[in-house]
Amino acid sequence: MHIPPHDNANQPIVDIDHPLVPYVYFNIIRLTAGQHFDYRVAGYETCIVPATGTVTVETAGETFADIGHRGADVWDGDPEGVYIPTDAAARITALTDCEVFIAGAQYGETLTPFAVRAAEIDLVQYGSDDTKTHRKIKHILGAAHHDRVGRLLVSELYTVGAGGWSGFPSHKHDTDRLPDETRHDECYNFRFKPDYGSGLQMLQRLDNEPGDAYHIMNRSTVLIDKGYHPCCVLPGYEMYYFTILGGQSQRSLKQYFQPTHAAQLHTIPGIMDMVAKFK
Ligand SMILES: O=C(O)C[C@@H](O)[C@H](O)C(=O)CO
Repeated sequence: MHIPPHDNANQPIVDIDHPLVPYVYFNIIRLTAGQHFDYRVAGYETCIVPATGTVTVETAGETFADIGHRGADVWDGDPEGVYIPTDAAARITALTDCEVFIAGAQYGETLTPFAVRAAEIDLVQYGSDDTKTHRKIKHILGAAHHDRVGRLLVSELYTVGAGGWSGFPSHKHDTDRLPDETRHDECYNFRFKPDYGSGLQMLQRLDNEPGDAYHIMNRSTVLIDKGYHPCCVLPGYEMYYFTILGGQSQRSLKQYFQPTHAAQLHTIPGIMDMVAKFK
């Protein structure tokens, strides 16, 4: 499903119990310096990540000051975030004008909040220019946080250089059937550089059957409920997407690579490092 760019007025873009992707939650908050935003999501753990600007976050009796140090856009430095436990009330106070992602996953237990600072971001870079698969993932809540988080995985993905593909070789994660695959609902929010760039998101629900393709633009949201989901950017532009994964029954992600294309895994340098960082 494609949700075109729009002004969401600080209201959830993907609210709780979404009929297509019930395991994820997504909001984008825009604040000017000095403003604050209060929220509480029943039944979902969340993570606050400034796309731009700096905020202070208060939750569960703790204060996490000066989160986020990016200026103009998501290409300006590394992300930071704060984990908000299930059912906890949170207050975001803008220290500068800012745009803030709130990523969530359905989870029944209430854990302990913590901050992830830029120095703790888990970076993985893989692929190559000649296979048009050169990319970089910055894990904010990745495998390194399995002990502190219930079901939520939060990352930022960049195509490296202009043009190219991501999510390839195509894979899916829509059915709990270990050891081959887990069910993780997924939500993306895209950015392009320059911002009038755009791309395509494929969603092939059944092997060997034509699927859907969405024209994604700056600030498009895509929900991945089922199927293989590679995406690409126009030549001459860079692509970024904020990614949220919510597991149905475990946090660790097991991707199932589409048999038709799986042989190409061997052509993509370092891709198994990317796979390992979700496990
Ligand atoms: O393949 C990539 O470059 C990233 C993807 O794995 C993406 O994060 C995803 O779809 C996870 O299932």
